[in-house]
Amino acid sequence: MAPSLLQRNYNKFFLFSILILAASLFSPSFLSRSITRLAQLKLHFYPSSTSSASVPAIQTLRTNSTRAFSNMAYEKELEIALLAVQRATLLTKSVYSSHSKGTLSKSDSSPVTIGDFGAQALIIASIKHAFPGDEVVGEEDADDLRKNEQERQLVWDLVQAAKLDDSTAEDKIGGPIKSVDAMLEALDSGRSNGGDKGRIWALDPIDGTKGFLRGGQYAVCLALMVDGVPTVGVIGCPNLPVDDKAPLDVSIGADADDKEGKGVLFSAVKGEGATSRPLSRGAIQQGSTITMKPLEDTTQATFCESVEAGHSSHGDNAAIASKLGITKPSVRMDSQAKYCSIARGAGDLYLRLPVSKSYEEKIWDHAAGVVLVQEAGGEVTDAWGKPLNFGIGRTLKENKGVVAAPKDVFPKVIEVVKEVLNAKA
Ligand SMILES: Nc1ncnc2c1ncn2[C@@H]1O[C@H](COP(=O)(O)O)[C@@H](O)[C@H]1OP(=O)(O)O
Ligand SMILES: [Mg+2]
Repeated sequence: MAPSLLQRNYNKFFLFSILILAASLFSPSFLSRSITRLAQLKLHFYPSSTSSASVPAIQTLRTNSTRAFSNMAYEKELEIALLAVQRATLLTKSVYSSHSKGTLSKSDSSPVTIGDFGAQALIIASIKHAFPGDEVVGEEDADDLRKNEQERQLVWDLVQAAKLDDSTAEDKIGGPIKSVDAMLEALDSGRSNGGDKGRIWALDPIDGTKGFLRGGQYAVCLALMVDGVPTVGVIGCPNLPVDDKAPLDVSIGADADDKEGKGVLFSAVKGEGATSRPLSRGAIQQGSTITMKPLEDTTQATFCESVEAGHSSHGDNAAIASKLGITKPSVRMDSQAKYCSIARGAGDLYLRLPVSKSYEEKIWDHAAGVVLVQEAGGEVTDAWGKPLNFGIGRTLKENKGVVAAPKDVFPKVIEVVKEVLNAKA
């Protein structure tokens, strides 16, 4: 009689375990990496072994895509990342509404600074609760807060107040942070140097600080990299319209105002597609699959770029657009909301041509956006068409600039980008 699916999976699981034990005799570090992999493999083989406590979450996360959610890889990582980002965006929204926005600076105790610290502490605490062995590359650390008592108190008040309405969801990310020391410890746990081995999260607690301060677009961005490859990405955009079909016009980057009724939570898992859902204050809402817009004719494209001319060369971006025959004005907005907007087909291209020869893009500014665009049917490389290398530290030091476009037109776009760069050389 043919072996059942369960028996075959048991055999694979058993054989894999023996091979790992044999290899570990030669390399002990191989053992710890393999145990993590084995646990993932077991979950994958035995989706029904998921604990009953997580069943309601699976139901709330089920998307309208055709893929069965119970077979999805990185299911728990996605759920934790969604909840963590959602809770942190509640904090950023509360800073936004309760503190005067003041100057466009990132000085001590400015709203964006305390928002950054609070969101990072909350997200790292969530990750460490669910995956204590994982590393995090975060933009901030606790050095300033340890020295500045007033600032520390401001952040602590925010962190305590930011709670999901749904207690089951809140419990999954560890509930409230227990003490000021635990908050500082969480903040300091974002000091990983990155690399191409194992599981490392890349976190930008408030991406687009200028957008946050001027009431434009900003985003809370979190990605899990596995062996240096962005694999799970979640981005909370409190100022984007919920409707994926809402037209993207040039006003999107300015005076968006952080009103209730707006806000989107984007997510993607490598090989599993990309999704958007409204940001909420409680459990994760049902998502819808998002895809990039088919674009046969690049002359019809809408392209996105940074608001800040110091972050991306507006001149080079315009030259590329003109060579592609694009006539629509660029849509400028801060943060990884640009990746989100093209991933859901509201825009088409994201051009980020380097301004400075020495600037190294940070991995937390791109990891989540890259997996989102890839899973929505796009391609992302640097401005020379080189794959982005997330596995060599905290920055993309081997790359210059970023270009993202739907797969079909990507070769044409990158050819034009290179023409513009070569003409300057
Ligand atoms: N010279 C630069 N070139 C490209 N990106 C930059 C540069 N300086 C800062 N950034 C980063 O650009 C990101 C925002 O991009 P955008 O303007 O497209 O929203 C920020 O995270 C910011 O990092 P930082 O937070 O360290 O200043
Ligand atoms: Mg950033």
